[in-house]
Amino acid sequence: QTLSSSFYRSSCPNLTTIVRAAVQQAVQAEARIAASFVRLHFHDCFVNGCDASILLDGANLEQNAFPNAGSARGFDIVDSIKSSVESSCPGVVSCADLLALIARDSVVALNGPSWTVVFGRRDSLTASQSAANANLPPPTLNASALIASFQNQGLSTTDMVALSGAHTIGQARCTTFKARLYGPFQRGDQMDQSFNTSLQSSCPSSNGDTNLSPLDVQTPTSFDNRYFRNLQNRRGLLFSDQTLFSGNQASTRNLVNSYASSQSTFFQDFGNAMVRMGNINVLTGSNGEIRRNCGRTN
Ligand code: HEM
Ligand SMILES: [Ca+2]
Ligand SMILES: [Ca+2]
Repeated sequence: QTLSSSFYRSSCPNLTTIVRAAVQQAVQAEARIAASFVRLHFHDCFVNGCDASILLDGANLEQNAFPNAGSARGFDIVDSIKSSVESSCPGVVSCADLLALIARDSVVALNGPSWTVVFGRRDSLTASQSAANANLPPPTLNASALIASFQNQGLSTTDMVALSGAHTIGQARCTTFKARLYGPFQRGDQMDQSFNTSLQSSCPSSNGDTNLSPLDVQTPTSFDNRYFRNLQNRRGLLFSDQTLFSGNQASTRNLVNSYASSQSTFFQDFGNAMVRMGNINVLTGSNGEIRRNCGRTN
């Protein structure tokens, strides 16, 4: 069964209006929440498909997997958007579909591209911490390892580089890039010296592991192509960002250059890649369930 943009047209005609307004309100209160929402959809889809597994509360589940613990955020607001949707159309809209729609509206709210979201995903009955640890790519991967990680999910190199452009918004903790600042490794010609110096002051060597830095040093609350221009200037924050330009793959470097010179190409490819990511291993038909509360199974 395939997903469809008209899936809720008669069963929940107000869905898109409710969600758009709620996302706009949340982003107005805190621009970063848009980034956090986009990342939730990614971290859902890469772990046993887009089935809202990341939303299930529980100490040993995905929320506490290494890449999510102390990092993934926005759960309370997703729950509250879900409850608004439930009051309008009870028992109809899945949490997995909601995440896909919230992600799109988040990008739009920070002036990024729009795309058509397709619906019909259903929600999982389980969540797997070990699968999250195994499948979510760490920021230490080089370009060829990133290509392999996305290929495992059926996504191309183009999808991978375009989707990495989500790092045009949002923040990262010191702990995710500190090794690049002080170690003899991964430094040298892969990081601009003045960028390195300024990161050392916000991310000291002996403390501050939870201090935040913008993933896009230029425009962290605007969804644009500045992220790719930063990479050309050796101002990528994570090793996994900078390796797309400076690493061992000409294919990723060529894509970075193309997106750096054309925001419209980036926007087009990003939207297409988000749709493909949103199709990973979806549950449809009578598989899974429509959760009433995104934090627990029915
Ligand atoms: C290519 C492999 C990727 C790696 C290695 C990676 C890694 C990371 C890391 C380490 C952080 C910082 C987390 C923290 O310190 O709390 C982060 C943040 C973020 N990631 Fe990625 N990421 C990747 C791909 C993606 C993709 C595909 C998307 C979405 C399409 C995405 C969206 C985001 C966003 C928006 C943030 C900021 C979240 C916030 O401010 O709350 N990332 N990523
Ligand atoms: Ca999932
Ligand atoms: Ca930006």
